[in-house]
Amino acid sequence: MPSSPKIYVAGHRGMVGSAIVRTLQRQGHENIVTRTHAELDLTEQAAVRAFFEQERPDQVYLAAAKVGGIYANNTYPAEFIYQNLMMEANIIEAAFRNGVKNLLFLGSSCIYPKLADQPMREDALLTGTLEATNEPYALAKIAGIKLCESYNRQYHVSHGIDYRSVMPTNLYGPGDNYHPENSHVIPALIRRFHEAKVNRSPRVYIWGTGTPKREFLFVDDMALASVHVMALDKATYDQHTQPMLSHINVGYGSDITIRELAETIGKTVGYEGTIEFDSSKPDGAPRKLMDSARLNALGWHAKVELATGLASAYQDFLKNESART
Ligand SMILES: NC(=O)C1=CN([C@@H]2O[C@H](COP(=O)(O)OP(=O)(O)OC[C@H]3O[C@@H](n4cnc5c(N)ncnc54)[C@H](OP(=O)(O)O)[C@@H]3O)[C@@H](O)[C@H]2O)C=CC1
Ligand SMILES: C[C@H]1O[C@H](OP(=O)(O)OP(=O)(O)OC[C@H]2O[C@@H](n3cnc4c(=O)[nH]c(N)nc43)[C@H](O)[C@@H]2O)[C@@H](O)[C@@H](O)C1=O
Repeated sequence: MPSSPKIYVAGHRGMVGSAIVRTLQRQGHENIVTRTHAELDLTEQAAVRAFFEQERPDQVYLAAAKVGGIYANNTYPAEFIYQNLMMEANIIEAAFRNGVKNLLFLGSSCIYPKLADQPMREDALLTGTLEATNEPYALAKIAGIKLCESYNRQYHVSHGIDYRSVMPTNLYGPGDNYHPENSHVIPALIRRFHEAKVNRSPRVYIWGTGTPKREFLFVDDMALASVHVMALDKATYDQHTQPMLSHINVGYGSDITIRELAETIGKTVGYEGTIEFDSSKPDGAPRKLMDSARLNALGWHAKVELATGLASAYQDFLKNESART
């Protein structure tokens, strides 16, 4: 019986990384290696090389990144482009140097042009101007896709390299970042509505106009998609990602306006005040619905509906809030 593969999950304490670890464990994988940020700073090339030389994993899930919502991206562009470029370059290069044949890189839906046709297909990449609020982060993610593609093109035949990229839509769920400013919209609004309920505030302000639309995928569905794509044999995977397309979209399949989302989160939390919009804050991309037909054809579909996922996310917030206070 071959021993189970040694799997390195980079970013294992993050929302997606922790979901990938629990999904792998549920599927019987026990040989999972991790390092915290304090133990291994992935922007340090020598430290990353030493880690891979020591551990020599068989598979890598690259779920570590500098991540944040529209405000964080807009406020810290240098950190977003530099740290993400360094982490992905260090990990992908050290993985190759140490014989790792299978790696999964997590990109993002913001790699696509601001005004791409909706829903956005994988071949829309690099066909137009990016959304300004997260362009540095998006360029780092595009570089990550191209790193995987380039190592495959140069080293697949000689070294069996098969590095894949998944492009998640907006994600939410247990382990999310609830920072009031730097978070994404769902955790930000869960926290804001909860605090408004507790403090009996008469109104809650939502950023922007409420008119943009977003697609939201529960993080455990994203983890299942990641493990599913990693496990696909190469011929099947290549059949659905045309030769020059190495990345594959992972979406929920439908989107809603930020206004509808805010109303739904208000109900989930049990807030009874009024919702107002602060149009001094940016809207970002008007819409970014993913076309996930390729991944659907490969046998994965999202399962968790928004109302169910939001209830789970709120419970996670409450559990962590008691730990915070
Ligand atoms: N959340 C979302 O809506 C979306 C996320 N994605 C992508 O999914 C992936 C995971 O995102 P998510 O789980 O939400 O992000 P999180 O911020 O929850 O997790 C990121 C992880 O990376 C770690 N990390 C960051 N910098 C370093 C570093 N220099 N060295 C070592 N570890 C580091 C963090 O550790 P620590 O906190 O200790 O610094 C954290 O554990 C990312 O690639 C992200 O771009 C894509 C689309 C949407
Ligand atoms: C996920 C993906 O895409 C991210 O971009 P984004 O989708 O624009 O991220 P967001 O979740 O922060 O905003 C979604 C919408 O929601 C509105 N909005 C209202 N009120 C709040 C609010 O209180 N906080 C936030 N963050 N947004 C709010 C906000 O104005 C915007 O219209 C990248 O940052 C990047 O991280 C990436 O990879």
